Amino acid sequence: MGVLDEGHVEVGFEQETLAIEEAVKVLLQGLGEDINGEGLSKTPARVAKALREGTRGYRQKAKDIVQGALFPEAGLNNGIGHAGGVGGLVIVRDLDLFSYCESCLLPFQVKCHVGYVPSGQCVVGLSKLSRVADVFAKRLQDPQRLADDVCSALNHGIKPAGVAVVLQCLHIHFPNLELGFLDSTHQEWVKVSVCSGKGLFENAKATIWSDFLSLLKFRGINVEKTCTRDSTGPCWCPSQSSSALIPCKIETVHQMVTAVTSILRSLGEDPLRKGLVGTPNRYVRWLLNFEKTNMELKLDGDVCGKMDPFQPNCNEEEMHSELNLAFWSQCEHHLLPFHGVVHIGYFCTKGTNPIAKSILQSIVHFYGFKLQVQERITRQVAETVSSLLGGDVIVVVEASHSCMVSRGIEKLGSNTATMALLGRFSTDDTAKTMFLQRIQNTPTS
Ligand SMILES: Nc1nc2c(ncn2[C@@H]2O[C@H](COP(=O)(O)OP(=O)(O)OP(=O)(O)O)[C@@H](O)[C@H]2O)c(=O)[nH]1
Ligand SMILES: [Zn+2]
Repeated sequence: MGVLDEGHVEVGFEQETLAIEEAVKVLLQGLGEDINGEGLSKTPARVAKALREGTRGYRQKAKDIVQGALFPEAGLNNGIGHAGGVGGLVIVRDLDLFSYCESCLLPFQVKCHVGYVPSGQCVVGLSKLSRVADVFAKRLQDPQRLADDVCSALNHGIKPAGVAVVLQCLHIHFPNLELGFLDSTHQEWVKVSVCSGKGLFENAKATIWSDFLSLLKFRGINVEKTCTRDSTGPCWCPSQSSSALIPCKIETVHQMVTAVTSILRSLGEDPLRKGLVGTPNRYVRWLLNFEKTNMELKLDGDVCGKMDPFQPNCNEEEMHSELNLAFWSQCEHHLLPFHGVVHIGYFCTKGTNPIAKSILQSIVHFYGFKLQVQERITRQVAETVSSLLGGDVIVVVEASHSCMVSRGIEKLGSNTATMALLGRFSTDDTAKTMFLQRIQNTPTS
């Protein structure tokens, strides 16, 4: 599908959406979930709606957007460098977009900066630069191809003396599950910057690129000029590097991979195109991290034996805490990740000693890697720690929800905190305040 061969033929929107819902049911069953269960009955419909919204760009045509918004504007004279007509650089910076990674089907964030040099004595409506960028962001994308698509479409639509696009992309970091633990020092995002240029910007060494990058610097945006990524180079998506085997019944995996392939087709994509080969497998591998495991919380070995032997026995007045324990989870409403940190505080009864950090991380890990809601994780972690220590536990969870950032309300930077108070923490404000103060005074990892 070329950029100018824009938009897919809209074939039976409803029937395609229903097909996606059926495929999502197969995925939920593959995870061992009851699709008629309380929190999940509407999930297939929500996920289908979210995917259709997230790939609406296939049903839109960039040229329709630009055509109606080219305004005649005389330049100072016919030389390059005078605003209006044949004139100076116009750039729109810090456009927040969200796209879907074609490699793993997870949403990624985009800071988009678009610039062009008007020609033909006319300028384009500023908002249309963002609208055109959104048409191509709302597809299954790779950063470089997204930059090239937007650049080509604007070049074709506006017929400027030159057009340039710079994208700064952020992809969720994948936990290193192969090592069987969450590195709590993990960095939150995989970052990549790409650019694309046409006309005066075709040559990456053209001085007009320096003008563009200087205007970005005014906003604290520092981008390397030569940031065109070679499509044969390593893929930016972290799912490409995790080769962990999928620990699941092979026929279940096959059914799930087939279901994801049918979702790609229902979205109007070609599962056999280069960027999508392997995507169903990668997406199923990601999903199986959240398989419903009914096993009782398996704490490696006898917890008491794992209490932290290097710490003296507790005295009842001393509060212990483990802060910024990393967690990932998957929202059961949208099958989209939410991730962040868990803070745990507790008093241990006389004669016991504090729990080792690795045990607390295992507890967080166990409840995180499920289809969840944040309030439930918070409660489950608190109840489990309380069962080990006899009662006085406080848990605070802070997380960013992809379903609130990259779709629906699209509130970039929004973050949710939940708190569970057991025993003394639910009656003694001083203890609770002391713990919250400790979090406040501890920099996140
Ligand atoms: N309380 C809670 N809500 C969550 C969590 N994760 C997702 N949600 C919410 O689940 C709700 C699902 O609402 P619905 O109206 O059924 O689905 P929707 O139309 O996709 O909702 P919007 O996100 O508002 O577009 C949304 O309001 C989400 O924000 C969570 O961990 N805790
Ligand atoms: Zn990805």
